Amino acid sequence: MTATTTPAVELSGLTKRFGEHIAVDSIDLSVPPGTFYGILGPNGAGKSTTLAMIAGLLAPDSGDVRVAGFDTTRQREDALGALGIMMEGLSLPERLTGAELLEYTARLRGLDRGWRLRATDLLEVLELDRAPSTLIVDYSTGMRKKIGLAVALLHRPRVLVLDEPFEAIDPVSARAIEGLLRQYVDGGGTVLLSSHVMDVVQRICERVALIKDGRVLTEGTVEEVSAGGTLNETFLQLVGAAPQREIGWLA
Ligand SMILES: Nc1ncnc2c1ncn2[C@@H]1O[C@H](COP(=O)(O)OP(=O)(O)OP(=O)(O)O)[C@@H](O)[C@H]1O
Repeated sequence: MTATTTPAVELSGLTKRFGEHIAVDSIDLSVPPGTFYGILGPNGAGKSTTLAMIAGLLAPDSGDVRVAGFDTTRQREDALGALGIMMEGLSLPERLTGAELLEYTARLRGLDRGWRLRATDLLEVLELDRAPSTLIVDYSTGMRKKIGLAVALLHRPRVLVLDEPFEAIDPVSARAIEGLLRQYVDGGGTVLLSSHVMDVVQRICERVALIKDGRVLTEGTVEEVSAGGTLNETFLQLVGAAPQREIGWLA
């Protein structure tokens, strides 16, 4: 991958309303190329809505999204070609095996022959080759995340957008995913992920943005944002810890 200074993802004034509710409220954000970038925020903060707009799955009400310099509305094909996505709730063809899904993806995207080697590598590194005849319908949560990641990476995108890649998976699967993403970023790729798993974000991300009510509360390197403490502490401070009340009948 060639080095570039064009932001991997650039958001300006990005806004999305659902009825009266503003889910994403004029977000400006620039994700430098070749970084591991985390979007953090409490439930309902607007993380998935923001990522869905970056991924071209949801149209913004106003504002712009650029991926690898391409405007996702005006240069949609180029932008989508530069992107690999793994989103919560996106359905997978359940009656295929992992290898069949990668072949299906390659044909759909019209990839040249090199995809076969990449598919074999991805299935092996993610340990999905151990269940070659298992259909996706029978995959565990961790396996579903892993095949989703393999699909996202197969065409060698410059930017990966991942919604909650570490949610609800065991530490072994998490490590396999983390290792693969690390190699991808070391090779010049950019990962933009959302997560609630603070220790993972603290360990792997270089920069983070903390969002709440559709706005960016703070943004910077993990060191800047955690300011000598942990990201978890910053999160609780800025988002506000839920009030605790004694419940007598639990005693
Ligand atoms: N399709 C929709 N229709 C109506 N409201 C929506 C829709 N999608 C999201 N919202 C609302 O927009 C807000 C932001 O939702 P979003 O899913 O982006 O948050 P999130 O930060 O990803 O939350 P979580 O961590 O729980 O996944 C929430 O109040 C949510 O209820």
